[in-house]
Amino acid sequence: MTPKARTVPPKETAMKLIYTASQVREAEKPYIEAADYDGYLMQRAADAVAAEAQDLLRGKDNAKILLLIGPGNNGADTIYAGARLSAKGHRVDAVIFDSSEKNLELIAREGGEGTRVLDPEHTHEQLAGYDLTIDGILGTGSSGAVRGSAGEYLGVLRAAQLDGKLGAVLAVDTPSGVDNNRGTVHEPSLRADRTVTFIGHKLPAGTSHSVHSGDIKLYDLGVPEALDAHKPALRVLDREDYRELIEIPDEHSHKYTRGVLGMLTGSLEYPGAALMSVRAALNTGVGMVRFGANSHELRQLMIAHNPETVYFSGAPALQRVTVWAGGSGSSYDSLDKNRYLLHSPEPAILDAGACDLAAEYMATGKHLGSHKILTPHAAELERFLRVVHELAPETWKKHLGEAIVPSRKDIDAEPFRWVRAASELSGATVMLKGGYTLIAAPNGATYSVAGGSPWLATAGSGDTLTGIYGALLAQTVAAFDARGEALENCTYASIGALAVYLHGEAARASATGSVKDALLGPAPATRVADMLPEVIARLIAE
Ligand SMILES: NC(=O)C1=CN([C@@H]2O[C@H](COP(=O)(O)OP(=O)(O)OC[C@H]3O[C@@H](n4cnc5c(N)ncnc54)[C@H](O)[C@@H]3O)[C@@H](O)[C@H]2O)[C@@H](O)CC1
Repeated sequence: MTPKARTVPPKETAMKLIYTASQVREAEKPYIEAADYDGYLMQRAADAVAAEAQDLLRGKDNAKILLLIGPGNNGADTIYAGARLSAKGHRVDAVIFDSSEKNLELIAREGGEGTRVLDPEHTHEQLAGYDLTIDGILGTGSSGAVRGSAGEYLGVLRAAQLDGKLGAVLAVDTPSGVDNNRGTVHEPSLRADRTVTFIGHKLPAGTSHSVHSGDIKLYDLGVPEALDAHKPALRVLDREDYRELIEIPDEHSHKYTRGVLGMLTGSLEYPGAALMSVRAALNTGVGMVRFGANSHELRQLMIAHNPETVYFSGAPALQRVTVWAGGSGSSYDSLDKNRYLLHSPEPAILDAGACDLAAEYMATGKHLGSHKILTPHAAELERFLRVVHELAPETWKKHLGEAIVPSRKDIDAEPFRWVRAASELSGATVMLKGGYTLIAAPNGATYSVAGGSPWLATAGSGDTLTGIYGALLAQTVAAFDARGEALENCTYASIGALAVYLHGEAARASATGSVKDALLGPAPATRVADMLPEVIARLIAE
């Protein structure tokens, strides 16, 4: 008997919290033990799947639906959901992959009157006929690539999907093939149009692998507190969270309370990097930029392009600075000055080449601290990890044991793992830049920010981001100092998330000149920098 359907609306939270499958399973355990599982949590899960399926079918009657049913509870959720859809008049077929026959018995008992169980061999040719496929092969119990006949069948479905011959796909809890503990995806795996996820968001949601899940709808199944005691693996801030992180000046503010950003960026080889990073910092509202020009030519260029800049030529240690940023566009000669940023009492952002300096520094057995921030992209992170493995083997062993140095592909496959590894190894805050940017605080939170625009993939983009990040951090540190408050370990990371977010917003706005009707289009770095005042003003005004 199918209980009466109750639709549980998705839970809307401000900050999106993302967990590993193990955390979710541990959090669910007491509820499963306390409740009549099939009759409570699972029925709510089935309600949610059926409601989202109906929504995807956009009111279509008599739709043809294919259920893919695996051996565990993910399959059972799908059987109960199929029964609800069959009761609504849809034609429901099921393919069952379950050697234990547990779910075969369940579908015979609970699958609903009209549900037909098909032999997988006979459905190959008919795939094009289904309006909706519900992927209930594996959920949080999955490990590795989908094995056996289910894996083969998924391969056939995926090929049909690539040929445009498959209808809509709804994944139950998580697309099959996704490893929710490591955040990796094993092929074959269907790209879902939508995923109905239960209790908490699962790890791949905050990385570029979320493309496999489509639109993710979270249902808490009536136990919203289940994960309260667990520290999320990833956090995704929302617009309001970002707004609250901005330090807004008042009538008592002066340039020093607004923060002084010391910048050691650019070189004669890459003068543009200096101009762009400084311009971005100035447009982010910092009190002052002190620029460490290492040549007369660069100084002249800087004054011509960014007259607000104050330059210095002496030792960085003698400068009054709130936060440092360096490394972007530094060449071999100018990079030497960046070494100071490893020792400075002030926080420092170490971009590009300066990341290599950090790896060398660790060879001396030293840790950097959360106020030192590395901002590599995947190729730079690979190099950083390789150098640490080579020069600081004891540190590597202590934190990562026998793990081998990842390739760039490994980092793309498991960005969460490797950004956390870099942070734990170095003790620094690490921002791994990419389509999704992850920012890890040592022993703490990791933030994820989805890319604002793929058009940001241009030379100069990273230099601009360094300027924004440095400027925001200088403002934050100065404001905390003025209030006599100490920055938390993870604030360096959350300000990094804000920087990435504003960078993305400015890129979106750069195509049309207005954030109001932002469209995606080219986002050259200087133009992105010039959109920042408007983007920030609009965020504050909301
Ligand atoms: N725990 C809860 O509170 C709730 C859980 N629910 C569902 O329960 C699911 C978890 O159920 P299970 O623990 O039974 O796990 P799954 O249904 O994800 O799968 C477990 C089964 O798959 C097999 N398996 C694992 N990896 C495989 C692979 N690579 N290839 C082939 N077979 C593989 C395992 O041997 C095991 O038999 C969740 O994803 C969710 O859909 C829902 O009922 C809602 C409530």
